[in-house]
Amino acid sequence: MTSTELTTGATAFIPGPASPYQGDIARYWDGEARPVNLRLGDVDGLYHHHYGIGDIDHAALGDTGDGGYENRLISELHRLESAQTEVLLDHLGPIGRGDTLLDAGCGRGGSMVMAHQRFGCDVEGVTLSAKQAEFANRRALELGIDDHVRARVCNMLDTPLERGQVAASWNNESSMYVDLEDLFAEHSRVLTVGGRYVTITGCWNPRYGQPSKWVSQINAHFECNIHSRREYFRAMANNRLVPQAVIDLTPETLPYWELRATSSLVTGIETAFINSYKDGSFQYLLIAADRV
Ligand SMILES: C[S@@+](CC[C@H](N)C(=O)[O-])C[C@H]1O[C@@H](n2cnc3c(N)ncnc32)[C@H](O)[C@@H]1O
Ligand SMILES: CC(C)=CCC/C(C)=C/COP(=O)(O)OP(=O)(O)O
Ligand SMILES: [Mg+2]
Repeated sequence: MTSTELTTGATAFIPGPASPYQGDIARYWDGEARPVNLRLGDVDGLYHHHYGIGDIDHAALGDTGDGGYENRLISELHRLESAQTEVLLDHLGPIGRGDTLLDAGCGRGGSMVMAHQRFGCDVEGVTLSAKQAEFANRRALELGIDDHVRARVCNMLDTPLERGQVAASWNNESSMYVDLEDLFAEHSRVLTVGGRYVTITGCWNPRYGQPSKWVSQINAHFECNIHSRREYFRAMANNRLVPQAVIDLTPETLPYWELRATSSLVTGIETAFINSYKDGSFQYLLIAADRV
């Protein structure tokens, strides 16, 4: 535990990171302000830290030659990122207005807002980054949904949620920062029996053999630890999570990356994603599992 002196003079105890690694990740996301994320979020106020899926709308994109092309390209990338969230939400099962959902590793909260807008339910998000939680809570306040959508700074492996409290939970590109046995034990604890867990993730392909140089490059770029596809199913099986749907989204995410590689907002990691998806060493996967 670390203590923080509040401006009121009261001393509040807030949990510190559970490990030095988590401290690194908190700092990473506190300092993140890449235009590829902020400019896309500015399109409609939904801020994502995940990638896109679906076909490019070439009619909407129009000609490269005219002055508005770059803005249309940004809108198109953003549309594909929001389409990714819609597919994740499609797999949560029937959710009522009275239900609570957990977004584990919620980032700036784009998926939480979309979940509330679709289901009318409460959404609890956790992130290691105080800056991200503040950002997500400010957006919820601006949208007038702060009584339903809340982000907290906490470790997704040890949340303050009660056993069986949530109808559904997810990791949207956030499971590569944690041990999967520990992660699924916590989801299994907070999910109601019969509830649904969904992840969209990048994983290395056991058929390739070991993580390729591209996968290693992605790990180094984001300070994360991409797991193998095999590890997901093993850890789920060990934690009462039974896969109900497995979708290989790799072919659907490639157009996003190929379009992004042509944009002025490139970050340098595009080649690693494109090459690893193409050589089969890396896969973009959705897994939906029942908590039994
Ligand atoms: C790539 S971002 C994804 C954000 C969000 N899911 C989205 O789709 O926009 C990864 C997120 O995982 C969070 N994260 C990583 N390790 C975590 C942990 N142990 N506990 C809580 N959040 C964690 C980071 O703080 C960050 O918000
Ligand atoms: C699929 C894998 C392996 C994802 C790793 C986690 C990650 C960093 C996701 C995107 O975040 P971002 O939106 O902040 O990244 P970028 O700045 O590249 O858009
Ligand atoms: Mg991004």
